[in-house]
Amino acid sequence: MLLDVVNLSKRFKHVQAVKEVNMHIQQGEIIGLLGPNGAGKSTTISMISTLLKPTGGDVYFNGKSIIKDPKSIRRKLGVVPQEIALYLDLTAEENLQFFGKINGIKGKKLKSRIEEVLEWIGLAERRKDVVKKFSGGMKRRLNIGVALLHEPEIIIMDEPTVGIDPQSRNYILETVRRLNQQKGMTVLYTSHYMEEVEYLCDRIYIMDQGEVIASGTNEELKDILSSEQTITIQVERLHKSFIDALIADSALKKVDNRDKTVTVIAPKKYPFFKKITGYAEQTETSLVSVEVKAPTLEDVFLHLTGRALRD
Ligand SMILES: Nc1ncnc2c1ncn2[C@@H]1O[C@H](COP(=O)(O)OP(=O)(O)OP(=O)(O)O)[C@@H](O)[C@H]1O
Repeated sequence: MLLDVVNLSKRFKHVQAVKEVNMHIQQGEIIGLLGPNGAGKSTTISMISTLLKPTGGDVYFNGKSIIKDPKSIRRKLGVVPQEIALYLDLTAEENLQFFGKINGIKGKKLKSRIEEVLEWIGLAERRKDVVKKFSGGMKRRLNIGVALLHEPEIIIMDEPTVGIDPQSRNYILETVRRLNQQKGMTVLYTSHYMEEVEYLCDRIYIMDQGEVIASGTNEELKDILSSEQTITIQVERLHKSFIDALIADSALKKVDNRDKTVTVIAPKKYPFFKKITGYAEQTETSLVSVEVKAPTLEDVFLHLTGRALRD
């Protein structure tokens, strides 16, 4: 294993932010860390990146404890933080020069690294522009570039697509893919967007309230729901009595509602159409549509926690 996270825990004064997290990452894998805001993803990766000291457990990089030997991982690790960490008055190239130098890269080596990185992040043509002129997506790309300068073996990305436009988001996802496929880069990617994690990752760890509540490949996670079906009900106007009727039905596992859409998880053999139209009639709710869909990671999360991933 390239990286073994063993019983990793972090307690802030009153908050147990991370509880005995275990993760195992092989060289060349793209691993997703999925969870809602506050699940403990940032705290976990800050500990892996040696920026934050664990209160329990350890992380082993190539078998070596990062608590005992933080340097061994720092050199091999590229971290893309959630916050943009760039000098806005410097150009893209000057930022790369600055961060390269503080990472101990100099002269010809630095020059060639900057060339390569600018190509990877698609900013070669904008190298002379000051960063304050960049869009949010371009700043994120440059942030990724900074993390790639010292040729890390593993790159850790903390929600790199939050708050940027869809086109930049796709560019970032494709860059992560290419880095993995063409350079064999190992990636730990945190997100609360299940579609991203589903698209990118070989394996996924789902975190909630500081704990890993499930892990596996996409398919393995969805198999958790193999004996169940997810039903999405759209109504014209949502009455509380309709939700109450669904909650009172003991065959229905979880009920989640947003606006005019209600999601329930039911056993495969549940006669959902008859039942749901019955509840709608009783509560004078007009149904717009009732749909059974293939389970998503969002449904897995709902099933495991009773809450939606994006509360
Ligand atoms: N320095 C700190 N002091 C006290 N509590 C903290 C600190 N940092 C994080 N926490 C708490 O630990 C929990 C986990 O936070 P963390 O930022 O790791 O979650 P996250 O999954 O990364 O969420 P987000 O997507 O919002 O960053 C939260 O309850 C948070 O309030």
